[in-house]
Amino acid sequence: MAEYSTLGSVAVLQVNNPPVNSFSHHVRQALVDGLERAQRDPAVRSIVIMGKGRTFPAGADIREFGSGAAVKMPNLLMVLQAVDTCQKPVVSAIHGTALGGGFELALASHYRLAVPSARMGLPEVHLGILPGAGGTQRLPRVVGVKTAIQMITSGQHIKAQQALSLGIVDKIVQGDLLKEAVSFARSVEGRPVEDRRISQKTVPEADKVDEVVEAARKTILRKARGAIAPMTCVQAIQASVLPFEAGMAREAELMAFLMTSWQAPAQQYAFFSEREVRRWSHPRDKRINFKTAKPRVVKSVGVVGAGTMGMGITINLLQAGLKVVMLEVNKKQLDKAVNTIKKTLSQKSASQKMSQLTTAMDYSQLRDVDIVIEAVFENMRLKKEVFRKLDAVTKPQTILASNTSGLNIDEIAAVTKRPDKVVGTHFFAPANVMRLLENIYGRQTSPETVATAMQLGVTIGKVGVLVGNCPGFVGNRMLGSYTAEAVFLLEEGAEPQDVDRAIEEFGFPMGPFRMGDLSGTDIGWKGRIAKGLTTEHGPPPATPALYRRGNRYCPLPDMLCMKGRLGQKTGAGWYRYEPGSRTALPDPVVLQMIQDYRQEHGFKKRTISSQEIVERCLYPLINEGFHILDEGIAARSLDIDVIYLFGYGWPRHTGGPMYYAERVIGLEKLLCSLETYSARYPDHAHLQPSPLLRNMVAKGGSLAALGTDSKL
Ligand SMILES: CCCCCC/C=C/CC(=O)SCCNC(=O)CCNC(=O)[C@H](O)C(C)(C)COP(=O)(O)OP(=O)(O)OC[C@H]1O[C@@H](n2cnc3c(N)ncnc32)[C@H](O)[C@@H]1OP(=O)(O)O
Repeated sequence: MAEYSTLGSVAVLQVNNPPVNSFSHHVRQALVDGLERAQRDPAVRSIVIMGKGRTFPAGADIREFGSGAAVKMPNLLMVLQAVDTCQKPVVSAIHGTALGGGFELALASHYRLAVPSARMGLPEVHLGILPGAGGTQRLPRVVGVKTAIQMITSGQHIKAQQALSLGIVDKIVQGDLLKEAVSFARSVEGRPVEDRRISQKTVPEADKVDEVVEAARKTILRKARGAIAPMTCVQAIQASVLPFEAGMAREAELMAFLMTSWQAPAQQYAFFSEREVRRWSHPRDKRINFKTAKPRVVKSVGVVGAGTMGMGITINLLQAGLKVVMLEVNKKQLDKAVNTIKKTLSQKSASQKMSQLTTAMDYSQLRDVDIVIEAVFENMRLKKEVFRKLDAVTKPQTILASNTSGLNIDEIAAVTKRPDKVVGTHFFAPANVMRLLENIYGRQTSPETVATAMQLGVTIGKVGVLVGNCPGFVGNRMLGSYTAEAVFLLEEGAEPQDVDRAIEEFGFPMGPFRMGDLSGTDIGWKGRIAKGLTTEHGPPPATPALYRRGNRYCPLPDMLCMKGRLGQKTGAGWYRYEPGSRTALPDPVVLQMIQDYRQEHGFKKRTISSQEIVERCLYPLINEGFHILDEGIAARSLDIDVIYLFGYGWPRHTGGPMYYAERVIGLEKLLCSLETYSARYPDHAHLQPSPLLRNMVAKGGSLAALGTDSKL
């Protein structure tokens, strides 16, 4: 609701709808009622609108979308119309985050004040829609079309100071916001409001709008990668040169188009799933859940290994204000890491943050930390050696976490006398940038240890997802079938750039081969060598070229590595790179290697459509997701979706692999395609439909219903 009060001649409307004061129907109604009351009362000469508690309204109530409540009268447009046309000056007083409809409300007001810490923006594009309460029409009238396009298509929040510089807010106020806002409102009483109405202004440099739009189009389309909202936002902004009412009509038309698109619900699902993963639980062990398991307090963290991962993790921990002891046995590597960390931390806080960092070359210096994150090479023998040492030197309560991307947590835990305190914390590179943290419980991991790892994720600003222990966990296990099928496509006729193009057109920032070159083609190679599938010099003796342990195997990636083509770091991988450049250029050497291979093994080159490439790569990945759910490795399909959205660049506008499977492809069609492909390729094991998928198609039922504790 919105609480109505008066302070002398000023009516104050305080939106009170925790947690973020969103515009649920009862809030909209209360605002319209409050405005009418203030208009009617002759003693009221000005009006202040603000938010109670933590924030100014953060926009429409997203939970209402798709239900009748979202359009129940008065809708948000009517509220804003009442504000805009009010005869008495309306002042929006902003603290916290004025977002979406909240920011649009401020723009419809006659004056805007903000506290220095306030932030504002129009993030609707992330929900697959546009600022449909006049945001695409009012903002360009203030900041111009170019800046409006930048703000609306990025959805970024700006700080109060920047809003002041852009002319969005009239004043930044220090001290008590209510008091300041009331005093400001009094100071403008009696002044005409007509020339304060943004709706009545014209867009600056209106004659250049088409030019600006044209210049922005290419970048936006490239960044959007199949998302329809960004360019639709631009179309609405382009209409801001029209008279206000005509622009509003165009905005409404485009908003209706987006609201009914398949992408808007997918992006709203992604928004809620990102938050839902905080309500984690073990699918079988009832003691392990977010409600009852209590985390240990973590003030200091040990990081073992100062390579790329250890360094990134250290930066992340320092940025969150934790004390870190970074251990590295190689002095040169340790010094290099410290320098890089210093450079990466922002200038402003570097020295304070660096004072929280201690370096160590001796394990005994880790004795007092609350948790250790081991980040050494992905090698079981080495990890076991490290864990033995950690178990010996650290205090008994210390939690021992392994930053492994797929090794067996139980096997690591077994070398310690505290398997209940061993947990997996899989960070993604660059660890100080990537938001995902895949936390893995082992057979004996205690509720307290799981809760501590999950809480640490929150402390360091990660999106933490809890999963069970299996080779590759959730993310990399699913990726395995994707990359396997990508190389099988090369055998049949596709070239690396064909596969990458199709996957990038689907919406991934990078296809599998460009990705392989970026992370290093030798990562997978070393893994296959460790598993005995190949050796540095080719297949083990007496091994069939195209099979390993009864499964189809494509040796092309091994052949690439044997040529020393380890990716960008060696200037050549699936592609070639000019010195100093990261642009992937198709390489005749690789194409010839593939061609020779096809000839040698009797593969007949054929043209493969983009659609087949996408299906052959993504359907097995999704199929593995069904296996993972069936085995209880992921508790809910949304956990898998969040892992893919935040760790693997899965396009957000499709909701994530499992959402996409169910709501976009349809489970029946997915099953049918997998059956067709597996009949064509009977020895590609990952194309065999999972029993869970078959079962769901046969019996009906939804993925959301499989989960535990889900609110969605
Ligand atoms: C015909 C008429 C047409 C009119 C069209 C009107 C169109 C309007 C467009 C909009 O306004 S769309 C909404 C735009 N606003 C946003 O996208 C803001 C989304 N929220 C955030 O970015 C963040 O939540 C925050 C506000 C910055 C706060 O972040 P913080 O990290 O502090 O908290 P969270 O954990 O994210 O959120 C707490 C809690 O609140 C729920 N929530 C947040 N925003 C909304 C919302 N707009 N509607 C409903 N619920 C919201 C969030 O899900 C969390 O819930 P939980 O249960 O605790 O997980």
